Amino acid sequence: MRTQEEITITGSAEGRYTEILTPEAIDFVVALDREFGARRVQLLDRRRRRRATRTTELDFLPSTKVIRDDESWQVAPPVPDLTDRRVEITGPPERKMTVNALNSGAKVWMADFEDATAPTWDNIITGQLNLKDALDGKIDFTASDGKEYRVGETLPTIMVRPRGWHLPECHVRIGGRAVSASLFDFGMYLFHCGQKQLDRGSGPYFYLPKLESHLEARLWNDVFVFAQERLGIARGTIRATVLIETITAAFEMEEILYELREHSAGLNAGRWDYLFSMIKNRPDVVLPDRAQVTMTAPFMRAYTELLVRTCHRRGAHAIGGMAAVVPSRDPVAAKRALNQVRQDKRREVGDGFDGSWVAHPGLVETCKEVFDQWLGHEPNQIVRRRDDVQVTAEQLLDVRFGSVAVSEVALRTSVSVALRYVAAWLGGRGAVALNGLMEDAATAEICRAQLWQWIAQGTPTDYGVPVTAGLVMRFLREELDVLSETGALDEESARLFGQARTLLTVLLSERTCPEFLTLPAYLRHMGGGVATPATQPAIAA
Ligand SMILES: CC(=O)SCCNC(=O)CCNC(=O)[C@H](O)C(C)(C)COP(=O)(O)OP(=O)(O)OC[C@H]1O[C@@H](n2cnc3c(N)ncnc32)[C@H](O)[C@@H]1OP(=O)(O)O
Ligand SMILES: O=CC(=O)O
Ligand SMILES: [Mg+2]
Repeated sequence: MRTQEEITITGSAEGRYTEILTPEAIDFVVALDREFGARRVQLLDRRRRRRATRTTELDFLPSTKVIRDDESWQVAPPVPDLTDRRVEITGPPERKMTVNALNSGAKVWMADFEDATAPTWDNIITGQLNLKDALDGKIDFTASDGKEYRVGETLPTIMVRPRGWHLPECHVRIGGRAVSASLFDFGMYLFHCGQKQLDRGSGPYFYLPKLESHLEARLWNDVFVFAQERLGIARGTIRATVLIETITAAFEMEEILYELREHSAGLNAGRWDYLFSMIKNRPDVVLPDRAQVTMTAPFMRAYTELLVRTCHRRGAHAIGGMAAVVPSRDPVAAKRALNQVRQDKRREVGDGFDGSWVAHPGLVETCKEVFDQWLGHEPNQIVRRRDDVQVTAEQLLDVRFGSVAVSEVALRTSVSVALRYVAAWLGGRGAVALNGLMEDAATAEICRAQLWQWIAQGTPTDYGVPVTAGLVMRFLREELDVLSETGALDEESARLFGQARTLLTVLLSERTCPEFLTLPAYLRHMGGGVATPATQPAIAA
């Protein structure tokens, strides 16, 4: 028998926050966590056990062959406002960006509590408030510089990306144990906005990040069934697109669609986390710096081709990934960025993708043009089966790049991006533009995982010496010195950069590549000072 555990909210619950943190909404999140928290913990344990097996031995699962071989099943037909998804804009649900995303001309806006959001309590709760305000028609505002933000007539369909299964939300506790951040973000949005979305002829739609297996998709499906029943929403109303952004999930795309088939809205190629997953799970190989590992690398092509083939075979959308350049104010650099995005989107639409992502309103038109040219008046190209594509386990895993030597520029860039991004994240910004590129949790994870890998392997530099922890720490110190000496850091940023450096130093010194930087960073700096491992038993007896 379960004892009545105390529910505590350790974050601010005042002012407008009370509109989100209502007793009913909290009850709903708590009910979700009580029902599914233990399974989440078991699946996180399973991830760790699986990581101990050599990635090179990964293969398509024998136990689910029957699902892959069965030609007869399809996912639910797309709902009307998720039929044409040729351009989707992503970004954190910060107030100004919410208005700008809603006015961007994209077909879909993915409001992101994940890679693009630093999960401070304020960001999470104001994000929920902004979504609610947007649906209530109350999001308009005037900025402190007098600029007015007003939402136009035609709005994109809204999808929400909750945080991944690995993260806790430490500000809401059941008997002292933090609830799952995924269930918190999902539950709060569904509770406050699900019916509002239905009333405007849309629905509660989600993006699901960082899944590592079809069992995690099954957990989400069970969460959807439970949540719909509890809120009196018809089964199958919720729709969700799963990001394929881990190497293990790439082997289970069919199974993931199958598990979610009554709620599925296809798959997305989460290319940046996918690359990160490859680096951290392949200590046996060394990749060159991320600028050289493009989408045309054979293993990246194998994964995206398989994703399109799998989706179209099952009647589902295949959505492309993020070209991480952001438009510059310098016209030459801006043109170069647009050309790069155009080229990337052309490859995707040619391969069969039904739509793609952009990170900035200035890129919507370019992506739209490319898809318009190809799709014309068709809303998508799901009918285009890619039976010509045959991808083997060896192709998915073949990350060999020949002999790799890292340049000093590449090393210093990785150090600089990792340091600056982590400092921004600790300061509450989950996405920033650095050197003309969009940097978020996924792209920054690549930098720090590559640094770890180069150190672990003693990878040669192109000037003769191997990469060592000492060399990377020196570059970290020098980067920080340049920032301090040029007066770029005020007292607060000096503090954040100091914390970022400490965190990176710890992560880069681990014997095995740490799973995520966001988890220890959150537990140390954002979780209200109480470390709650994600593995803590979910249900107190
Ligand atoms: C790997 C992945 O997971 S990708 C998906 C997750 N990542 C993201 O979603 C990143 C989204 N993008 C961003 O956050 C931003 O574009 C950044 C941080 C990279 C750059 O933002 P800025 O430095 O503000 O860019 P810039 O100054 O060019 O912005 C111009 C205007 O566009 C707005 N804008 C920029 N990006 C976005 C966006 N994604 N959504 C809405 N508005 C945006 C800015 O708010 C700004 O508005 P204003 O003119 O009213 O002040
Ligand atoms: O979430 C998207 C990615 O590329 O990572
Ligand atoms: Mg990602």
